[in-house]
Amino acid sequence: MQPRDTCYVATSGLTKLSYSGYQPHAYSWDDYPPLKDILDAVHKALPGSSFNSLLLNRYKGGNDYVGWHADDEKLYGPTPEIASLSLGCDRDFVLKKKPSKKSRDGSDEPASKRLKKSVHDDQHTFRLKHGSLLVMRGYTQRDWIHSVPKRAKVEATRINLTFRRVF
Ligand SMILES: O=C(O)CCC(=O)C(=O)O
Ligand SMILES: [Fe+2]
Repeated sequence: MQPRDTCYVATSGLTKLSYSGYQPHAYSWDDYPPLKDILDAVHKALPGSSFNSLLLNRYKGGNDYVGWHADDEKLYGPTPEIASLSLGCDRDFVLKKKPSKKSRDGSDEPASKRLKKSVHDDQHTFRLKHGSLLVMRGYTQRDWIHSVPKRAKVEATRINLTFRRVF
């Protein structure tokens, strides 16, 4: 069971998505005309982008969350572009830098300095508001992980639409 509700929509004939042990059923765009309209609006906002699939998330309250992960499945290519539209209640979205090879191997910096750095430079929290469009591209998935943590005080629902391109 995932700690939120999800739904996958994709153009027919694409490589099957599989992530964290799930292989979701792919619904068709034609089943959900309003989602096609939103896809058109996202393409207008991001000229040059071409998305062909959508992963929806519904967080029914502060107990629903997505844990730390990178959307780095092979079918998204080496530099995945993900456009993430938020609707409903605000939630925090946290980006955290993956430890670099150097710091994993033990760098020349003292541990105290490394710790300070990891807290101050390597983690960023964005409050995603209703109607906001967050775009991840380039090496974001290779170099960073992200999450939407639980929030005790949140009671309302948030719906998130992540548009992606499957190759
Ligand atoms: O809900 C969000 O803002 C993020 C969702 C997410 O990371 C995902 O679907 O991969
Ligand atoms: Fe993600």
